[in-house]
Formats: sequence, C-alpha cells, structure tokens
Amino acid sequence: MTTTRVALPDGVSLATRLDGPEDAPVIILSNSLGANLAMWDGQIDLLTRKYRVLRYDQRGHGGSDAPPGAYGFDMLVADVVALMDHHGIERADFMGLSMGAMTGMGLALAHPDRFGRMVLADAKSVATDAYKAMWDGRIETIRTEGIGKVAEASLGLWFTEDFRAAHPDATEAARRMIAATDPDGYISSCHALRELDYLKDLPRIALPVLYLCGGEDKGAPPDEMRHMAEVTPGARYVEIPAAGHVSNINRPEAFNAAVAEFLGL
Ligand SMILES: O=C(O)CC1=CCC(=O)O1
Repeated sequence: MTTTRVALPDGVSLATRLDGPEDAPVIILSNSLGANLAMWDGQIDLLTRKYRVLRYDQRGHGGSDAPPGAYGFDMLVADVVALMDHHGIERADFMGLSMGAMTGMGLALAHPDRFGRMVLADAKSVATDAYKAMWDGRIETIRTEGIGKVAEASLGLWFTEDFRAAHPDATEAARRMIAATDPDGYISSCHALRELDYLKDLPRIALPVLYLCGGEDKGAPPDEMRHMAEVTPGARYVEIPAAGHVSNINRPEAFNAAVAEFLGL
C-alpha cells in the first residue's frame, strides 16, 4: 500500500493515502484507536465510485508520528483541517469510526463550513467517571504488560465471537495492527478519550449525520448511540445486527449498504 507522509504546520507528519478519481468530491476517513488507515480497505471500492478518498493514520498510530504528551480532540480535529489545507480541499464528506467518529463530531462542531455529510460509527460522546477509570486502567496495562496484552483483549470488543471463529485471518490481522501501534501514541490517544465531552454539544450539529452502531458493540453501546442520534438535529441512526465495535470490518456488507444509502452511492 502506498502511503505518503504529510508534514503539518505543527511539525507532526501524518501517513496518508489517496484513492479514486482525482477530480471527484473528497471524503476523509479517520481510524479508531489502535487501528490505521488499512481498517477502511473494505469500504474503498464502494467509496471510489463517487469520491476521491483521503485516509490517514491518526497521530500516534500506524505510519504517523507519535509526538509525546497527552492528545486532545482539539488536536485531532486540527490535524484533519491541516490535512485538508495541505491538499487544497475546501470541503469534504467525512467518515470516522470510534475515535475517528469522535474526531468527526469535533469537526462538525468547529468547522461546519468545511464539511458536508458525516458518517459517525461506533462512537461514544462523553466520558463518564467509569469510562475515565477504564482508560486509566488501560494506560497502566500498557505500561506494565505492553500493548500486546491490549491487542489480545481488544479483539473480543472489536468483533463478535462468530466473526472471530469464521475469520481467523482477519482477526489475526487486526491483532497485529493494534500490537504494531506505538505504545506511547496509544497512551497519548487514551488521554483524549478520557476527556471526551461532546454529548452536550451534539444539538448544535448542523450537518447531515448518519450514526452507525454494531448491535453488539460494547465499546459504544446502541442505547448510547440512539440517544446521540435523538439529540443531533436531523440525524439518522442505523444499527448493524451481529456486529461488534469495529462494525465496518465485522459486517462490511451491512455497513456499506447503510453508507451507500446515506451518501447516494
Ligand atoms: O478500544 C476500545 O475500548 C474502544 C475504542 C474506544 C475509542 C476507540 O477508537 O476504540
């Protein structure tokens, strides 16, 4: 896979990849925690029917730099806007999953003039005390036992038991992707998730939003996402049965069908 590193004005370089017709409208894809831009491979054939697809590795992930210190969503939002400016993209549609979707919420709120349709999958919108404590525990696990331990544990969250049994190769590829994430970059990203606080702002979103949620997603449970859709003006909510947290890999046909309908593909 050909990726290009783009240096942003703050000195951080992000790994990016472009697919699809050069003169087509742009959609930007943003990955979840522990993933990289390859997580979207199952969506590229569909999206390039209409779009120039710009995907990137979030800072701290994949082939992107992992600058030290806690990240925040303002930073992850600024990365996307800087990437758009670098490529001369005035306006784009957007799709993100989990941390990528949370980044999308920040973009929709801070830069509504730069975005059109937003697909926000498998995301929470606010960190409760229990959620903060979960991240503190995960940071400690990485420090004491390494990211390999977290990679193993994540598979049960990312995929249903049936998926893991039927797709051992895809499951192993996901384990390797997470385990290859820079441990410090992963920890820095956990700090952003620990401070997640968009729920109160969702009623201000003025863009068309499709929320997608795996029916068996324990990382961003359907009840929470249904509520997010209720408080986001005009938002749609589609649940993907028999999918875990990473619903686009878990059930690509159902995920793509919902995306195709929303984006008019
Ligand atoms: O790893 C998890 O617990 C689930 C998750 C939270 C944010 C993200 O991107 O994945």
